[in-house]
Amino acid sequence: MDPWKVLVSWPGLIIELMVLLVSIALHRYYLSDLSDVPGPFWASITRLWHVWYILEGRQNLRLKALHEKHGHFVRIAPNEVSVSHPDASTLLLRPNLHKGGWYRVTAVPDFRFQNPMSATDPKKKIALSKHFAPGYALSQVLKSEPDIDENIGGLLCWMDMYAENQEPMNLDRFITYTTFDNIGSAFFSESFGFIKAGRDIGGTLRNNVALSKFAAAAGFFIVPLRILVNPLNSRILLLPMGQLFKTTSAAIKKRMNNADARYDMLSHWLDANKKNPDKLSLRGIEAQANVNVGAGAEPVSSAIQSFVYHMIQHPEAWLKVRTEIDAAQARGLCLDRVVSFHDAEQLPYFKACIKEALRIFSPTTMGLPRIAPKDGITIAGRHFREGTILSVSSHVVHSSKEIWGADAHEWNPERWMSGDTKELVKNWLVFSAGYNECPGRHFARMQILKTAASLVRDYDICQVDSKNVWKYQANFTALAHSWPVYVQKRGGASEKI
Ligand code: HEM
Repeated sequence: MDPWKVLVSWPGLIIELMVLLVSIALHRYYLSDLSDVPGPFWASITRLWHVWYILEGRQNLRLKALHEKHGHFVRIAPNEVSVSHPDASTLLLRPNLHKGGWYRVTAVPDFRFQNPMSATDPKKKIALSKHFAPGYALSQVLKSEPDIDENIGGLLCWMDMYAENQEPMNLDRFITYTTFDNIGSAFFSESFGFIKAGRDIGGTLRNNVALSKFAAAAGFFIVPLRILVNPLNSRILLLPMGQLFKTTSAAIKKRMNNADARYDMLSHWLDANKKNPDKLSLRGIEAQANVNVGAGAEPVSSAIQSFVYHMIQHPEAWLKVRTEIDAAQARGLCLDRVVSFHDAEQLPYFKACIKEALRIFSPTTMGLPRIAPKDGITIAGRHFREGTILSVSSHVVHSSKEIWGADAHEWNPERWMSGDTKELVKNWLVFSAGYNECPGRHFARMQILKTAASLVRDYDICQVDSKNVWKYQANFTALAHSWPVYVQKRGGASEKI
C-alpha cells in the first residue's frame, strides 16, 4: 500500500489529527512551565474547561473551591493561572500590566469600536481614558442627583404599591429597571423609561443578560470569532452586541436632538471630541457609551441586591442601620423622599454593611486577567515567565481566610468599623484597582448608597420563602434574580410579614 495515500486518506488524516492533539495535550500537561501549578486536568490542556465552567454559570464558586483545595495558584487554562495571594492586587492589578486578550471582546458591537476597556495595552488605554475621565468625576456625577432621585422615587412608588396590595414583588427586576434608567439620566439626560413602565422595554435588559453570557465565553476566541462578530452582523442584529448598539445609538440620537439636555456625561465627551477630534472620535464616544450601557447598570443592581439580600438575612444589622438613620434624621439628615448622597455618606455603620455585602458578593464574578511582563513576575516565591496570563478574582480574594481571618466566609460588617482597615481596603476589589479601576465607581456608589439607605429607612422586606436562595449566572458580572419578596411600608400594616 502506498504510504502517501494512507497519510492523505480520511482515516489517515483523523489519526494524524489525533496524534497532534494528544502531543499538544501531553506537552501542555507535562512540559509546560505551568505543569507544576495545580488545577483540574482538563484546564491544563484546553481553554474549553474554563469556558465550560463560565457557561455553567458558577465560575466564582468553582474557583473559590479550587483555591481552597490547591492554595494560592490554580491553573485554569493552559496559559492562565488564577492567583489568590494577598499580594495579587498589589502585584497584578495595580501596576500597568497588559490586560488579557479577553478584553478585546468589549469592543461592542464589533472591532471598529475600540474603547479603553477593549485596549489591552496600558499606554493606549490610559491615553484613551483621559478623554472620558471628567465625565465620571464625583462632581459631575452629583449633577445628575435630582434625576437619579426621580428614578429611585419611581422604584419607591412601585414598592408602596406592592406593600399596599401585599403581593410578592420581584424587587430584583425593579432595581435593575432603576439602575438602567439611571444610566440614561446621567449619560443622555433622559431615562430609558423602564421604571415608569415597570417592565423591560424592547427586550433591552434580556438582551444585556444574553450579551453578558456571550461575551464572557466568546472573549477567549475573539480572533476566530471575527467571522461572526463583524460589522455586517452588527447591522443585521444577529448577535446581542448589535442590539445593545441599537439601544445606545437611539439614546445618543435622541439626546443630540434634545434642546433641554443637561451638561451630562455625553456633553463632556462631545467637548473632548471638539478639542481633540483626532484623539477622540465620535465612534470612540459611541464605543464608550456602549460599554457603559452594557456594563454600568447590572453591577449596580447586583450591588444593591446584594445589600438587601444579605441584610434581610441579618435583621439585627437592618435594625442597627435603621437606628443610625433615625438618629441622623434627629440631626436633620436623611429627611428627603430619596436619601441624599451627602446624608448617606454620614452613616458609618450603613457604609460598613454596604462594603461587607459587596465583599460577600461582588458583582464582578470573573477573574481579571493580566499578562506577566518582560522578565516575568514573582509572586510568593513562584516565578511566572513573560506572557503568562495571571488573573485575580474578587470572589476568591474576598473569601481568603489569610486576608479576612477565620470568619472570611461570614457576614461581619463590624470588621470595617475598627482597627486598621487599610489592609482590608487594599484587598476589597469590587471595582478592581490600578489603571483599570472602574471609572463608574462614584456613580455606582451614589446610586447604591441612596437606594439602600432609602429602602432601610422606609421598608421592611422579607423573602416570600425565607429558605429560597437567589439565582444568578456568573458571567463577567452576575445579576441575581428569582428571590421574590414581600414589602411592608414602615409603620404600615401587613398580614404576611
Ligand atoms: C457596583 C457597580 C459596579 C461594579 C462592581 C463595577 C466593577 C467594574 C470592574 C471590576 C471593572 C473592570 C476593571 C478591570 O478590568 O480591572 C469595571 C470596568 C468598567 N466599568 Fe464598572 N462597575 C460598576 C459600575 C459601573 C458604572 C455605574 C459604570 C458607568 C457609569 C461603569 C463603567 C465601567 C466602564 C466604562 C468600565 C471599563 C473601564 C475601562 O477599562 O476603562 N461601571 N467596572
